[in-house]
Amino acid sequence: MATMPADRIPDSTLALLRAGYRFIGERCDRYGSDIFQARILLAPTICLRGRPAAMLFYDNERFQRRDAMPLRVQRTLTGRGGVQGLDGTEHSNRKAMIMSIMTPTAIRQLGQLFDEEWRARIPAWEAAGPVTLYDELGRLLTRVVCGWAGVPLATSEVDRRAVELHAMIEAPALVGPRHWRGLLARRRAERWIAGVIGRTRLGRHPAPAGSALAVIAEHRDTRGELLPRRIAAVELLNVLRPVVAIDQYIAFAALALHDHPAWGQRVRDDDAATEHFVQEVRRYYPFFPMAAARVRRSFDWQGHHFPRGRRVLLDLYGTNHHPTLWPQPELFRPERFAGRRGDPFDLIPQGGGDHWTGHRCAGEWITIDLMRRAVTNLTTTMRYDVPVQNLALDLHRMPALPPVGLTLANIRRTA
Ligand code: HEM
Repeated sequence: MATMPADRIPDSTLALLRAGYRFIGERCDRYGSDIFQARILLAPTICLRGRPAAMLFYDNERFQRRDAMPLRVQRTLTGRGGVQGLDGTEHSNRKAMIMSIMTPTAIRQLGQLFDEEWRARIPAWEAAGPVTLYDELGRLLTRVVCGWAGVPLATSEVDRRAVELHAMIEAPALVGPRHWRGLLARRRAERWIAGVIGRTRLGRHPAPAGSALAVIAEHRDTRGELLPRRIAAVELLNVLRPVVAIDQYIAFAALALHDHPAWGQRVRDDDAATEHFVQEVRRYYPFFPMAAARVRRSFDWQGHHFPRGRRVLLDLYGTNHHPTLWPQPELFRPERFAGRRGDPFDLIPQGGGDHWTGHRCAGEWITIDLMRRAVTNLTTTMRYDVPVQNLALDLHRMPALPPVGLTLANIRRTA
């Protein structure tokens, strides 16, 4: 049996929080190995990166998700009892529910709402002076996704709900008051959505057929029962929250347009170029650093032993920057996607493998569609300046957005 390289320090959790997105990749480079072990959160953990590792990680026979996600992530970002922590038939049943919402028609409707809202907001941005793209889009996407999902949202409520959804997204890697804000935000959001589910089931708030609210409120589990209201709320938030989180990718896309102005012209004229640009934004910029699972039953792989119950982390960011998959990975080069064949295990910012049978992100197509539309809106519907500001990405910080969320100034409509 091969010896697995190991971090020598008693616990690497602090090192992970300090190194952020580069934690696994730096150690893989140092050990000359895409697999190593470390103690994280006081427990032995196997860390992996690369395409073969992703193929292994998404093998449902070898890994399970039950008890894999750290509690601080469940209590803020994902909620407890949702699809992310399920296995086997329970997972298939719940995932089929969520995937049934992702029809081409529904995705197009969401995109059209997004375009309409974006265009409707431009006069307000023109009048407002400098705007922070991340905050503006947080509110815009909150309105859009609630309208699309069938969730009632008064205009006076938009700001509060957008702040709550952002707090849940930002909290997992934070400590102190900003983490507690995420805990509180999750409690409030679950109460809000559980109320909406309850009223829908009683017929007091009829949900449009096929909407996320209707599908989740009416869904029956493997025993033929409705989901408990809190679990249904967790699942509906699994749709609302990540749609709002696309604002981070859109802010990164705007940053990339600023840093690579020639691409502004190329994406204006060419749908294929827009597609390549969006894929490179998803590959290049940091979002979720890693995914977690536990070994279902012991096995050996590439001469290394994986004992039952061991937590395993797959480096999503590191795989998207792996030099054997992506020549010169630290360069932003959308043209690398020209003629590239899709592969479920190399570009994995939203997880790898299959959308239905595995844990790959249910909202990947929505994400790509809204990013494409955002890039088109940024380059065709308006002009703007990017005033001097700190635009540095901080890979030690999760999420790694530029500190002020990207300020745009002097926004004006194009003719
Ligand atoms: C903002 C961009 C997004 C990113 C970076 C992202 C990333 C991810 C990642 C890394 C996973 C976990 C993969 C794994 O556990 O192996 C995931 C799962 C998931 N995502 Fe996303 N996501 C995004 C947008 C969305 C959207 C728009 C939706 C829904 C509309 C969505 C719904 C989900 C769900 C339901 C899961 C759990 C799937 C399962 O466990 O089977 N995500 N996402």
